[in-house]
Amino acid sequence: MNDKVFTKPIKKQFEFDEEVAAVFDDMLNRSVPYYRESQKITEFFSLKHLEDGSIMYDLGSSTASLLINISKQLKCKATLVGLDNSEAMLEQARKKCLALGANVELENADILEYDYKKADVIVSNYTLQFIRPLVREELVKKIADSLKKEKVFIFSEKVISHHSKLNKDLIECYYDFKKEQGYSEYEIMQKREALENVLVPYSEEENIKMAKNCGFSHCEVVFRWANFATFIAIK
Ligand SMILES: C[S@@+](CC[C@H](N)C(=O)[O-])C[C@H]1O[C@@H](n2cnc3c(N)ncnc32)[C@H](O)[C@@H]1O
Ligand SMILES: O=C(O)C(=O)C[C@]1(C(=O)O)C=C[C@@H](O)C=C1
Repeated sequence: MNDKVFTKPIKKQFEFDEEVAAVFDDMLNRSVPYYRESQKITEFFSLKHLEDGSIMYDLGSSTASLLINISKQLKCKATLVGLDNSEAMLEQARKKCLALGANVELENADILEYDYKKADVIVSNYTLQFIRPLVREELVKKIADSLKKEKVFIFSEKVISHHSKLNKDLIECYYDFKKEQGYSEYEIMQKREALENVLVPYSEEENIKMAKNCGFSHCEVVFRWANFATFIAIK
């Protein structure tokens, strides 16, 4: 279904509710530059770290697109677990897994409270930015603690620049991308307002610093387009 969520006046903050969940795949494809490419990089590095008995978690798995793609390429017996606290998203995810015969476990859980088992891969694409800054570092620490040594945390985020002119230009560049994807100025401005104080992006450097503070020995960007980046943190 096509994303028309912000074509009408919106009075509430952005939420992962039924209306958003129903159009989410289209929303991501048209709102995240090179979404499929960043997903492919995530799939590549995840598969490299999975073996028989491995556990992989996707935090904020939404409609389970990533885990479904991985399940189709998996050559070993690993457990793929998608965590999300939006029942509407989980409903979409379950329907897709069933239709595509994908072996993915889905759990309604708060990623901040979840009791993680020792994992080989943890992914969180475009989800950390929705976690309150006050507890974001605590979550990344929990993620690092849950990974085996030398294993990976792959995450993608919208990023900001602390150079104010560059930051303004990055946002303009991104809005041009959204216009090319068929979103109107009105939809773009409405979504911008709805995301205010809900999506709180860090800079590339802040994300890397956070990962290192939380116990990762190495963290770098493996893909970036203007204000969107994919990071790999190695324990
Ligand atoms: C932007 S979406 C993630 C997109 C998805 N990873 C992808 O690449 O297609 C963020 C997701 O995180 C979920 N989420 C946000 N906060 C959460 C929390 N505290 N616990 C669990 N899920 C959460 C939302 O319900 C939403 O489905
Ligand atoms: O549309 C925007 O302005 C975005 O920031 C895109 C973005 C994201 O980065 O997570 C915001 C909310 C939706 O979850 C999908 C994509």
